Amino acid sequence: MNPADIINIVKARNPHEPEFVQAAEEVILSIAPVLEKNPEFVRLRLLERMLEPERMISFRVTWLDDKGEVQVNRGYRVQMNSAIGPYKGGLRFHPSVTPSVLKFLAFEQIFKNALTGIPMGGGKGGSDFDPKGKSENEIMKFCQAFMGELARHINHRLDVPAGDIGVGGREIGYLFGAYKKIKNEFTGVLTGKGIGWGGSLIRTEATGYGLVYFAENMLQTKNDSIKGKTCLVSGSGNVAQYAIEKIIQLGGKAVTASDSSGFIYDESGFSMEKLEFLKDLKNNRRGRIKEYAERFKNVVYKDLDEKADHNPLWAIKANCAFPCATQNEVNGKDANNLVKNGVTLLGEGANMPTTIEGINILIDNGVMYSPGKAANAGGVATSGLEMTQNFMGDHWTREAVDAKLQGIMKNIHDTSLAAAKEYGKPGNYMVGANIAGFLKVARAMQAQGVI
Ligand SMILES: NC(=O)C1=CN([C@@H]2O[C@H](COP(=O)(O)OP(=O)(O)OC[C@H]3O[C@@H](n4cnc5c(N)ncnc54)[C@H](OP(=O)(O)O)[C@@H]3O)[C@@H](O)[C@H]2O)C=CC1
Ligand SMILES: O=C(O)CCC(=O)C(=O)O
Repeated sequence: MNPADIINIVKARNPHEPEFVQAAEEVILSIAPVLEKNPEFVRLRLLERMLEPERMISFRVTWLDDKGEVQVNRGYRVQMNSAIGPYKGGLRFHPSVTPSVLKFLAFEQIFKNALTGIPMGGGKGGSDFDPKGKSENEIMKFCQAFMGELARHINHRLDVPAGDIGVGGREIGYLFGAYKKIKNEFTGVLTGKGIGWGGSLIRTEATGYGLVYFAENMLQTKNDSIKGKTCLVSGSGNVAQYAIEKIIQLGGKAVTASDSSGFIYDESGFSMEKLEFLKDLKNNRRGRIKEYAERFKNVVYKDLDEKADHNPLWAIKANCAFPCATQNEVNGKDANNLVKNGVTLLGEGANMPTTIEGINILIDNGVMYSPGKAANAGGVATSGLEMTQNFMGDHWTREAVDAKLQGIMKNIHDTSLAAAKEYGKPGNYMVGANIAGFLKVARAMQAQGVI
């Protein structure tokens, strides 16, 4: 079967799932040469099998708000593929969560986790619950109700969730507490736990740090580095904050950040002091990014215009771009603006932030482009290190975990580059990452029979 036929089957089987179809299409087109070289993979229908979740759990989450009123949300866990290890991947709490969004994320997670070199399968979950504007008590109540059902379907050897959009250290704490109470056991069933109760040092920083380590590896292939580079960053949550921190530490200048209301442009760049303000604003006070422009001089703030055909954040002059907010935040027009304004590297901190049209424009114009499944894999990789520490009953130092993270990011970089070269697309990190991830999972599925 040729790639176009497989894409048509995916579209027909998942008619209302545009995000999932988009993620599938990118992988199917990338791995076409692997299928040509390995007819056995085609006969075993490995790709089609990877495109169907092994199990998808959908459940009702009922909870009482502060007014004593009953609230009803939807909860999900997509257990996508367990060929190389227990299902692993975050939980997203956001009103935009649908089966399509979680299936795309779980599908991406299969290949990302394979690239880390740590034995982890792919999974993802979440809810359409909106944490914005909820009280501390309501967040806790929701997490407890969500885990009330999820606990039946996970354990530390089967499926290990973590955070994603709307799920940070606070939510992991409430989810972990609820699981412990329901199951009467203390195990590493979640990652991103607090230091002192099973968490790993550097997990909080890992996705953002790993992203910038990956970019540094890309630049090194051109005898260049982040030092002195002006960088555009979107988002202001976990990934964005630590990407900005690592850019500053490596001598670059991060000039933007955003949230779902708008973005700030600080031409003089983030300092550590300004970053601390952002962290406090977003992690403790849970305020809007606009406050950054009110607090510091010479900062431009722009409201997000949902009807606009492009995002002006990506039209600012810079060298590097790191989308770290959400899916499809860089479209074709944005990609053209990035090229026009001198950007030569785009590293995806978010999952699938660039549309297929955007990716093609970047690659055709010689921009070094790294897909999320490679560039943002540092988060899940460090979750894997947290799982290892939990199994060993050990706790590694900050330096030890950071050194492992840097090693893993270099390895993903080199493996992706080598696969791209072997399959005739030198320098194409998207093709390389998809092929390297696919091959690892495909070989495991082949060895395990038709199940
Ligand atoms: N956390 C992790 O370890 C990993 C995360 N990722 C990916 O990174 C991205 C960011 O995750 P993370 O930083 O953890 O999440 P957070 O919830 O910490 O932050 C998300 C940020 O993105 C903004 N955002 C979310 N949805 C939208 C939207 N529809 N439009 C505009 N802005 C939006 C949020 O703004 P607002 O505050 O207004 O909602 C916030 O600034 C996601 O794509 C996630 O899947 C990838 C690998 C690992
Ligand atoms: O650490 C994890 O397990 C989750 C990370 C994640 O959700 C992601 O890589 O997108």
